This record gives sequence, structure tokens and C-alpha cells, in this order.
Amino acid sequence: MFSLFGSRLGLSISCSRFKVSSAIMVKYLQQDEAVNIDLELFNEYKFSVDQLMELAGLSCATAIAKCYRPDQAKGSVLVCCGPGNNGGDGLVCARHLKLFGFSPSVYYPKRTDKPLYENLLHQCLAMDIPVIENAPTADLLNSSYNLIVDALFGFSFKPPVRPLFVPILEALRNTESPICSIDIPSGWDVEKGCPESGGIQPEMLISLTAPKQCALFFKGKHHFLGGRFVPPSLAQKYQLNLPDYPGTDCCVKLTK
Ligand SMILES: NC(=O)C1=CN([C@@H]2O[C@H](COP(=O)(O)OP(=O)(O)OC[C@H]3O[C@@H](n4cnc5c(N)ncnc54)[C@H](O)[C@@H]3O)[C@@H](O)[C@H]2O)[C@H](O)CC1
Ligand SMILES: [K+]
Repeated sequence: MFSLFGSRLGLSISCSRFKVSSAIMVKYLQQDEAVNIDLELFNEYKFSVDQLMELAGLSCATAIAKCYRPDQAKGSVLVCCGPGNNGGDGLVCARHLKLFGFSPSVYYPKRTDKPLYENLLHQCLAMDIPVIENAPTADLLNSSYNLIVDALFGFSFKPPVRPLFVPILEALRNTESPICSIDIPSGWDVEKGCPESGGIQPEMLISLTAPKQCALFFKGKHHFLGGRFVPPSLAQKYQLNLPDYPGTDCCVKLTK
């Protein structure tokens, strides 16, 4: 009797909290705020990169599986990974996509020689995830992949794009296959959004921890928040106004 009453009470509290939190907009972070929150997670809260990257990558794969089916005609996903932690999120995401029934391949042109990244790549190879060596053209993306995951650059990106990444960003700009960007549409300014000279236009964006200001310029179909690891005291300190994640989900759809 008591527990039933308790759970009903809990439900009504979370419903009323939802009303309150949906009225307050989630905070869109400046680049330095994103960097500071990241540093605080590591230095004050003592999380390791591996822990947060695993949760971030899992939340990305989960959000993708909510929007795209693994059994479409070509059924394959190309995960493009950059040299930093955004690329690491991509490697984790590729591994979970494979476990969810997708057929991911990885493009990883600038590999970081640190054990974390070597191990993440090793795990992908051990799970028979192909790694393609050459930058794909837009035509190859159109003919071979149903979805492109953009894990090239995250919140530490500083324009302009260096030469090694120009061909892949050019292909992403011209492909007709849908793109899902992790945290930041790569090549976009973290605060000002798409460069005036043109940039990629993802169909899906998965913001991690909290959206960055460039997400205000996102025009695609699906905007999710992932990375459900923020301690309430940290969310409070930066007034993130995070939405309630449904139940035990690791991602939540954001509405405009
Ligand atoms: N707290 C969190 O929310 C977490 C987020 N995660 C992910 O980490 C990235 C941020 O990672 P970071 O390593 O700081 O940087 P990036 O991946 O954005 O890129 C750094 C990498 O890129 C190179 N680079 C920078 N500018 C350029 C350029 N113009 N051209 C070419 N290359 C460039 C730079 O040299 C570095 O090598 C965040 O967005 C999330 O995706 C964590 O996984 C979990 C915690
Ligand atoms: K990205």
C-alpha cells in the first residue's frame, strides 16, 4: 500500500517537474564553458576519459537507433573519426552500432597514438568493423552508405580546417546521404555555427552534456542530448537546465 502510494507520489512529482523544466530552455554553451565543464568532470569529479567517452558513444548509438533502422537497403553506416575525443566518441559509437545490428565502417585518417585510442580502434577491428583508408568521395558516400556519422571535431575545433580534413569535409558537404553529427557539426564554429563559405548540414545532431551555441543554427530533423553523466551539482553550478531524460534512457530528444 505504502509503496504504491510512494510510486504514485513520485510520478506526480516528476510530471510537475517536467512541466517546469520544459518551460525553461536548456542552456546553450559557449566554447569556454564547454571546456571548463569538461575539465571539472575530470579534475573535480575524478571521472576518467574512458568512462565518459563510453557513455557518450553509447548515447550516440542509442539516439541513432531511435531515428534510423539497421535493415535499410544498404544497411551500412560510415563513422568518420577525428584525432581528439570527438573521434573517440565515434569509435565507441561504431562498436555499439554494430552490437545494435547496423553495419558500420570507420574512416580514421589521423590516429592518436595513445592507449585509449589504440584500444578503441582494436575493439572495432576485433568486431569486424572495416576501416577504410582513403577519404571517400561524395559519390562513394551516396552509393555505399545509408548514414554518415560525423565524429571529426567537437568543442575544441578552431577554424580553419587543416588540409588533411578538407577532402572528407568536402565529401560530407556534397553527399546526399544523411549525416548525424556528434556534439558539433564538424567545420562549424562552436559558437557562430556554419561558416559563411558553406558547411555540412547534418540531418541529426547529438549534443553531449549540454548543447553548444552552434546548435541554435541546426536546421535538421533530429536534435538529441546524450552523455547522461552530469552530476546534479555541476548542472546546478553552470545552470544547464538539463531536460529530464525519460526513465533510464541515456539520450533525450530536444524540441525547438
Ligand atoms: N564533457 C563532455 O561533454 C565530454 C565530451 N567528449 C567529447 O569530446 C569532445 C571534445 O574533445 P577534444 O579532444 O577536446 O577536442 P575535439 O575532438 O573537438 O578536437 C581536438 C582535435 O582536433 C584537432 N583540431 C582542432 N582544430 C582543428 C582544425 N581546424 N583542423 C584540423 N584539426 C583540428 C586538434 O588538434 C585535436 O587533435 C566533445 O566535443 C565530445 O564529443 C568526451 O568524449 C566525453 C566527455
Ligand atoms: K562532430
